[in-house]
Amino acid sequence: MERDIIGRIRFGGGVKLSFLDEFEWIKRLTKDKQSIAVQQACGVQTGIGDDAAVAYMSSGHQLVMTCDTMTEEIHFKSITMRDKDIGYKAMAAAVSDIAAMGAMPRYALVSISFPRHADPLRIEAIYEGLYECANRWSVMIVGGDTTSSVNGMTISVTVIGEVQAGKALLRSAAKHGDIVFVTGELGCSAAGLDFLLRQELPSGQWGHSGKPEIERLIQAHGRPDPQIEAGLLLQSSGVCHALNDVSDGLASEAWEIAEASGVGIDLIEDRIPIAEELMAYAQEVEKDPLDFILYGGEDYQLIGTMQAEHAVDMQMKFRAAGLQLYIIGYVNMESVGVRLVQSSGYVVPIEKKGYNHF
Ligand SMILES: Nc1ncnc2c1ncn2[C@@H]1O[C@H](COP(=O)(O)OP(=O)(O)O)[C@@H](O)[C@H]1O
Ligand SMILES: Cc1ncc(C[n+]2csc(CCOP(=O)(O)OP(=O)(O)O)c2C)c(N)n1
Ligand SMILES: [Mg+2]
Ligand SMILES: [Mg+2]
Ligand SMILES: [Mg+2]
Repeated sequence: MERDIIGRIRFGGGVKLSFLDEFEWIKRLTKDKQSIAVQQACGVQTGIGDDAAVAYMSSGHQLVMTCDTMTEEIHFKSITMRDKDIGYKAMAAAVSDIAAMGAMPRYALVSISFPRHADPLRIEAIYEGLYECANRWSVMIVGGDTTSSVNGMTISVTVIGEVQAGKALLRSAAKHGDIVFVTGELGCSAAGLDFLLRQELPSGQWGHSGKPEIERLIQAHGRPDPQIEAGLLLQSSGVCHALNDVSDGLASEAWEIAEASGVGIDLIEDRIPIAEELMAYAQEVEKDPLDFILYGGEDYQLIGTMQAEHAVDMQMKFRAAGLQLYIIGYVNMESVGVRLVQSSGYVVPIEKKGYNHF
């Protein structure tokens, strides 16, 4: 029996509407999306189709494992994200945690739950995005799980990566005298979301601003770039100490490093990069751009610390690789916490807050 994408069964001269079952769904979403030859070249012995996947890891390496979930209404709404971007971002967010360890992502498992009568075109589009991101980084999707839900969609992506044994970059490794860096501009994703949520569009419609600056903010929200190359460069340099990715906002991630490492962190207001489009948008909605940067989240840039004497050399290496590295502060001898050295010269504490689910 062959069904088309919206579950129509063609027979005789007629068409009957019927929904795909669990196994038909798995096949439709994953079959031939990554060829056997490519999977084998990437170390997969047995991928989708058995009780579990079997794959090779490089010798002398450690496993690096993470899992991230995206839930409808919490991480996305039909007015904030296109279906394809939901899949792309679910993979990107999970892969970003591997980048934040200075590791190489290799394999992924994808669990998805959706209502029985969900629009099949939506689910297909989500998978298109998932595979687009996975293929971009040669991550092989080797399994997952598919279930129904009462309402709303949930996508959970587990990523398994590898790093040379003993070389993972931990949150707890910041040292006094280090500088603090970020790998890109922050706050744009939160500003894009802010714009989309203000549109009050009917459900299912997706916001277009017509303005290229706003489109860049929306793009930052829907299509974050996991900083894998930056993470690997930092790891191989041997001079990077702590590393973390920015999912909950700069303040929250800096606090995580400070607490895990038992250090103080000072961020210098004038050194924090602010994208022009963020500055313009913040002005338009009469908000401080720093609020988006510190407390917005979902940037998926990296924040870390490294030995001060190697910072300029690393900046040159980053530039040569087409990447960015902004030095935005330093690790101090004060008590555990995060402070802001304001443009005025005043030093004020930065609250330990950011996106928190509960
Ligand atoms: N339900 C859970 N069971 C076990 N470990 C969890 C659970 N939720 C989160 N963790 C772990 O707690 C830590 C912090 O999670 P989280 O804040 O989500 O990290 P990140 O922001 O990097 O994704 C991670 O090590 C994560 O693997
Ligand atoms: C509709 C909607 N409302 C609010 C947000 C903002 N938001 C949701 S989750 C989140 C933080 C990142 O997600 P999380 O599950 O905490 O990822 P993790 O920290 O585990 O990587 C943010 C900023 C959003 N993306 N979409
Ligand atoms: Mg997480
Ligand atoms: Mg993280
Ligand atoms: Mg979080």
